[in-house]
Amino acid sequence: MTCLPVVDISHLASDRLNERCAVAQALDRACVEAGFLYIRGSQFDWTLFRRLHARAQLYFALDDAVKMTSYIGRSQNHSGYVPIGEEAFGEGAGDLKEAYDVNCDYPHAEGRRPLLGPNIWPDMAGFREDVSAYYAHIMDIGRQLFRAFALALGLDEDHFGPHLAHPPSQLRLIHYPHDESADDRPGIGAHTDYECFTLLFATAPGLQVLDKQGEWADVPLIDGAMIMNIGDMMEVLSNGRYLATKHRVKKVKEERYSFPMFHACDYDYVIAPVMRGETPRYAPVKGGEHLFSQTARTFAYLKQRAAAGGLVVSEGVPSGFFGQRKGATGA
Ligand SMILES: O=C(O)CCC(=O)C(=O)O
Ligand SMILES: [Fe+2]
Repeated sequence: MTCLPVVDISHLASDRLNERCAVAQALDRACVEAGFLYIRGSQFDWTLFRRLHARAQLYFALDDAVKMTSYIGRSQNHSGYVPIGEEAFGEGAGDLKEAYDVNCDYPHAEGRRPLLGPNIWPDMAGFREDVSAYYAHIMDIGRQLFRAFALALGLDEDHFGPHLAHPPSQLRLIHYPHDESADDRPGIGAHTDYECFTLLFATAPGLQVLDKQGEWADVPLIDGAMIMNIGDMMEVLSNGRYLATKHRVKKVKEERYSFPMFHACDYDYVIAPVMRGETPRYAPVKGGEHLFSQTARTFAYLKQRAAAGGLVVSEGVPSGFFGQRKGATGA
């Protein structure tokens, strides 16, 4: 069990700057101390959370063959159904989870990128509506948090605003089935998240975080709060003030659903330290390219495309680069 900070973000919606600054300060402290925290706030519309959970239960109960008609490998923007075993972190066996990934729905022909294009949606009445309503809601909260991070890092409050037009921010609906016999397979292997920050809610415990002592600690659920964590790109932006925190889901003890939303900036936005007066400790990287190079390491369909020569992926930073207090000296 670990004791993570709880930050109430209600006042991010306030029209008083001093109230928004107070939240930014609390967020800053929590991110410096832990990089993993709970947020609560009057902004959250829990009916949308319940709708998403109910929809996920209905969706994952469908036959595998039906789900595979929306296989992620058929999409142009890395959206769709992710079957068990598709994704593997490191050299271990594939994760024991299935997912439906929803990306920024970008229908335009101009400006497409590997993670930016039209979503594919399953042929299930209500799915697109429920998932899109949640996506829009959490994107809104994400925009408030980007403003808070700007304040926390000493920038103009709207610093990130111009770089949030069509970010490849991904919502995952994840289903971890319960399987007693699966002792040696993780729900999701140890990793840091690649984006700026992640907002997650889950229906059962199972998430663990690597604490400062290097021990895996359980992250219990708190009613009415979301889990938030820092990702690689915020580590770079903050010049290591905040560290991306390693986490995993071990074999689950009961069926579990979780819904992480990964908040990124626009694909081409160059992520570089923004701290004034500090020597940059990280090399600049295009956010979308970092995201895609990391994604291409864990998804079977992208690995196959790369092996067949149909996909060129930039090498990217080595696994394990982020989330370390020492050694972050730039790529
Ligand atoms: O299911 C969870 O609680 C964590 C999921 C996660 O870490 C991820 O999808 O990156
Ligand atoms: Fe994660």
